[in-house]
Amino acid sequence: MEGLLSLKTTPGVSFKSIPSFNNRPAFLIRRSSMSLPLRRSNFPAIRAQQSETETISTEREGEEDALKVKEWEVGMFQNEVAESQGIRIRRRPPTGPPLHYVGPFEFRLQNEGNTPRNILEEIIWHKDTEVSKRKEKKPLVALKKLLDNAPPTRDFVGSLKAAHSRTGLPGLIAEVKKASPSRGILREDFDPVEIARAYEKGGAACLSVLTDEKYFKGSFENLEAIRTAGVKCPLLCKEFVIDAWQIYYARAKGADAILLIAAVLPDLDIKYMVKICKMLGLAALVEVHDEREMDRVLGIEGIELIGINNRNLETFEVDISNTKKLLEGERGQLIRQKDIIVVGESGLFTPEDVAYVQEAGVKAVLVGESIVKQSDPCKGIAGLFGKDISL
Ligand SMILES: O=P(O)(O)OC[C@@H](O)[C@@H](O)c1c[nH]c2ccccc12
Repeated sequence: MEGLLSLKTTPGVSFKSIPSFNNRPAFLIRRSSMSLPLRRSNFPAIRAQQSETETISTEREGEEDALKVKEWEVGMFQNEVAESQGIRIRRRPPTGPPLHYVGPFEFRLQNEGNTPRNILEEIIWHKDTEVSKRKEKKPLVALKKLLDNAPPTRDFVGSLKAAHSRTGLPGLIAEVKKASPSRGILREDFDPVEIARAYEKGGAACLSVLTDEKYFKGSFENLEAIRTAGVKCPLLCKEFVIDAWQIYYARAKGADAILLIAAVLPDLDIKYMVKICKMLGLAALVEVHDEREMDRVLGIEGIELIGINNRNLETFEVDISNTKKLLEGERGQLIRQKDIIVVGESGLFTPEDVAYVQEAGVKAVLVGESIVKQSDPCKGIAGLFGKDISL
């Protein structure tokens, strides 16, 4: 049968294919094991699945198995909630339940398998593994202790507002960016501290530091180095946040603000993470790319800063008219009412581009490629705005 997942069989286990499960082909595996009562799940989807398999029995699981099961259930639940909010990015690969759990029958759905659907999903799956490893090395309790010695946070939003009123132009968040999956290496001779200093000299209000290693060739060491070098611009930790642990970590490494991506995080996560940011004195830049994400974010209380990404992180397409589209009509009105600062992100190269997004309503811009590529990034800023904004 085409596209079916390969299965390892063990002695005493026979399997056959059944025509469909939730309208998708599935395998039904029979295990020859003793019967035990089935645990009831709190999650509707899992309950439904369980009632279909009422006769299923299971072996006694060890503690490790129970944990795996819980993780799987939570993963299923997260994906379900996310889907209901129009989030296409799945947090984890759609693996089946642990073998010992299901008892005599094991379902393996035929879906897109364990292959990420796009680059953002790939990054998120990789991040999931990365964060688990980092957390193991430094659990939250240990991390919280480090915060006592972390440098104080600086006012990220205040700095953007001040720059805007000083220059009459959008406040600049200049990005320390070595590479990206869409553009490859942007700058070979990459000295993060030197670049940060040049940006500051050129009049940047704030800096953004990419910390993702695998896809953007950034690091938390870069963030820490820039902070300890005495750069005064407040720093945005540009990360793919999927777990609140990362927010504490960013704070410990000297961040003043952190990015939260609405394409990845369900509403409740954003709400909860924004609260954690407030508690830690960090600004949260909540990034959206389309109307649905914007509407979701506008429905969440306490958001001060919204970034409109002109780049679609699933396809890499860049279109700066996206900023304008998302600020038109009632959305723009609501944003002004709520006094939210909007940041125009990505694909800005010329003074005309900056003027265009300013006209659309942004009070800040986030720029990487066009300035990091210049041999002198300080001059790159003057080129971007069409004048020296450091004065
Ligand atoms: O290099 P650009 O096109 O000027 O873009 C900068 C910034 O907007 C972009 O790096 C970015 C916006 N949102 C992100 C989320 C993750 C990683 C990177 C990004």
